[in-house]
Amino acid sequence: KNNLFSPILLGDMVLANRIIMAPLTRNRAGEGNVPQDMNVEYYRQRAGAGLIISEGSQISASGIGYPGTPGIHSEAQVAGWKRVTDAVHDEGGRIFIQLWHTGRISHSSLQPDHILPVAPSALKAAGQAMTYEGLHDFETPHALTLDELPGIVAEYATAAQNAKAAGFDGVEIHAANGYLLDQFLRDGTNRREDGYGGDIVNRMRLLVEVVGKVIAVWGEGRVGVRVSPENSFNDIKDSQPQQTFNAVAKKLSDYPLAYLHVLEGDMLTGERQVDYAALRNCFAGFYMANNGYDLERGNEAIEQGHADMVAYGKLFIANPDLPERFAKNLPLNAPDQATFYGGDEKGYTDYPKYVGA
Ligand SMILES: C=C(C(=O)O)c1ccccc1
Repeated sequence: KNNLFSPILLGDMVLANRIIMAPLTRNRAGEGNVPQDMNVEYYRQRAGAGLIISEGSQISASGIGYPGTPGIHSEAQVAGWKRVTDAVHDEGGRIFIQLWHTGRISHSSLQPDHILPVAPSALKAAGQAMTYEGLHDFETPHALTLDELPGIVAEYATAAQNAKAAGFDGVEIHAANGYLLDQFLRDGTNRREDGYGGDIVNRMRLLVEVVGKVIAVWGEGRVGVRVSPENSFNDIKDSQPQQTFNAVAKKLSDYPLAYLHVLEGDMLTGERQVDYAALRNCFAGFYMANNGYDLERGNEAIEQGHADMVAYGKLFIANPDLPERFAKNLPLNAPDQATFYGGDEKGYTDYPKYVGA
């Protein structure tokens, strides 16, 4: 029987364990949204993960949604990330980058030439955008025209190439948590009447095109996809999450993906109406479970065959040596919510590794 500590063969890559570092926005990139020294240190410290999935990294200047998030579209950003991947590889670790376009979850003040954020439809998100000057109400986004969609797909393909140049072991396509690709997938945000809206076959078209182009760059076993069927973060919902995401999982089974990464339940309300065992059975490849797992539940999920890997977010923020602590059932540092987003080394690289009792 496998458990969290069993190696797993991802394509042609062996992961030493199934304890995955989840993608975590920390808003601590340097000038030019370029990874800086403390980012290198932060990822080096956590190289004991079976796989690190980096924080969301915007695929283009217009894919940005928050201050201080790193990009993967400029030469300087590629060079900055190369220092991160070298550090993780020096420690024997493996790291994917999460390719991110925030769509309407952005603000013109963050955008090149102060253009409007883009989305499948001109529907404004409730709530407020985080900008350099503070919070602003979201704006009604520009509904992408049909002839603008190939450009979006090309941005993912170029970012995938850049990720290779930066030394990553693979990429995760961010199709979760109310960002651009999720805005197309879910019917609360996609009111298009062309081939990219209406039924789920149309609503998943953009994601499927992106998956095809990114796999064309990376090959099999190196591309993951992250979804969040019922997470309401960023003012998003679908009227039939089970049907919608079962269909997505079935379609993605046609592609040689490294894994399907699923944020289970609603991060904000704690709701969990979707049957994730049913969803998991719709996907032919490896299933990575996330959201609220601890050591025991993670081990159970793998031993019982619900998941092949488990991704941990907050626990990896506070415990750089999480796999070590899990293996020896050691006490865990508590994450400090106040220092999750923005700031400096405090609450970032200063969490201690376990020192023997
Ligand atoms: C990239 C994020 C996600 O996927 O939810 C994110 C962004 C900002 C704050 C928290 C999370």
